[in-house]
Amino acid sequence: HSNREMWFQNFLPPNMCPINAKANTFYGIMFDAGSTGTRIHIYTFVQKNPEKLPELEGEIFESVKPGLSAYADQPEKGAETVKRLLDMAIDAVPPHLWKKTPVVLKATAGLRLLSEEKAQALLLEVKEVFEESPFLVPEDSVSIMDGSYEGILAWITVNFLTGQLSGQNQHTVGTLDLGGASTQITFLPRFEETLKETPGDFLTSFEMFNSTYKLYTHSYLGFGLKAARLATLGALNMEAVDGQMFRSSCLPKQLEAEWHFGGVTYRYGGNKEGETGFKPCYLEVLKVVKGKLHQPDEIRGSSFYAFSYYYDRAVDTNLIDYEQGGVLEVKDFERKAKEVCDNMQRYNSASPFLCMDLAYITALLKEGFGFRDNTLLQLTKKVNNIETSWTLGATFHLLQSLGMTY
Ligand SMILES: O=c1ccn([C@@H]2O[C@H](COP(=O)(O)OP(=O)(O)O)[C@@H](O)[C@H]2O)c(=O)[nH]1
Ligand SMILES: [Ca+2]
Repeated sequence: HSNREMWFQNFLPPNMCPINAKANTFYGIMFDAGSTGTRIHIYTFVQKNPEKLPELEGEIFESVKPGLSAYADQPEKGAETVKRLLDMAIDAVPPHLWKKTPVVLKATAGLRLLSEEKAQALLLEVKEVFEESPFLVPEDSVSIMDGSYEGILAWITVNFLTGQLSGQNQHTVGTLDLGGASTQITFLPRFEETLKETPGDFLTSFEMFNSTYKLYTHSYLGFGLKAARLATLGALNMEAVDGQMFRSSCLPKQLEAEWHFGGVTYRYGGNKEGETGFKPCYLEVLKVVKGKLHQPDEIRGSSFYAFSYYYDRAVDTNLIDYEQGGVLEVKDFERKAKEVCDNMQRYNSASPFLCMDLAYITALLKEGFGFRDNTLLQLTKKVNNIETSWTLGATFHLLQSLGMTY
C-alpha cells in the first residue's frame, strides 16, 4: 500500500500544477526485438483513482525491419535502429516525465538463435543507447526474454484488453503467437487432468493485478514461420549452406531465388522435375512438426486468440479483413492451403512461400498442437486500438516491479 501512495505522490504533487489535468499521466516504453523486426511501444497510462489500477490510455507504435539479429556482425548498426525508434519517444513523452519513464528492450527468438557472443554484443550496444537517453533505465533493461515469459505476457495482454483479468467472472482465453523464429501457446488449464498430464516445465505461476495464474505455456524455438521454412527446406541449423540449392514441393516449380534470414543467405527453388502441390507439400511440412510438440487434451475443443503470422497469412489470403480480423476454424487454413498449393501459378504475384506457410500453419495447428478441424480461432491484431503483443503485459510487469503500480 505504501508503495502505491508514494508513487502517487511522485506523480500528482497536490500543491503543484493544479491546472494541469493530465498531471496523473505516465508513460512506459517497451521495445520488442523480434526475429523479423524491432518495434517500439510507448504506452500512456492515467491514474484516475489512487485506489485503482492505472488506466491504459493509448499506445504509440512504430517498427523497423530487419530485426537486430540481422546485425549480428555490426552491433553498432543494430543499436542505431533502436536509437532511431527511441527518438520517437523523445517527441512523445513530455520532457518533465523523461526521467520517470522506464525504457526496456526484450529480445526474442532471433537473438536466442545467435551465438552468445554476438547476442551479447548487440545487447551491450543497445544498453549504451539507453544509457545515453534521458529516460529511466532500470536494471536488466536490455535482455533476451525467456520463452515462457513471451507466452505468458502475451496472454496477460490479450486477457487484460478483453477485460478478463478484472471483476468476478473471469473467462480467460488461450493465446497462439506465431513469430518468425519461435511459436508460443499459452492457456489457463481448467481441468485437474491437464495439470497432471503436463510436464512441469510447461506450467508457470504468474502474479499480476493481485491474482496468481497457473498457466500452461511453451515457446517452441525453431517453429516460427520463417524457421519452419528453413526446416521444410532442410536448411535449418546447417553449418555451411554456401551455394547449396534447397528444393521443395511447396514452391512454384520454376522458382529459383535467394533468401536472407538471420544473417545467412539461402538458395531455394521448386521441384523442377518432381511433384508440387498440397499433397506432397503437406507431407514435407508434417515432418517438421509431427511428434515434436506437446498436445494437451484440454485445448482440442476450446477456442484461442491467434495473432502475428496467423493473422498476416489469413489477411494475405482474404480469410479475414486486415482492419477487422475475424473468427476462423482450423479447417479454413487447410482449405486455403489446398487452394493456394494446387494453383501456385495463380498466386505467383504473392509470396512464393504462401503455399508452404499455409501448409505449415495447418500442420502446426492440427498435427502439432492437436486442434480439431472445427476449433475456433479469434484472429486479432488490435483490441480497443492497442496491439495484441506481449509488450503490454511486459510493461505492466515492469511497472509492478518498479512499484509504479501493483
Ligand atoms: O508488434 C508486432 C510485432 C510482431 N508482429 C508479427 O509477428 C510476426 C513476426 O514475428 P517476430 O519478428 O516477432 O519473430 P519472433 O522473434 O517472435 O520469432 C509477424 O507476423 C509480425 O506481423 C505483429 O503483428 N505486431
Ligand atoms: Ca514476436
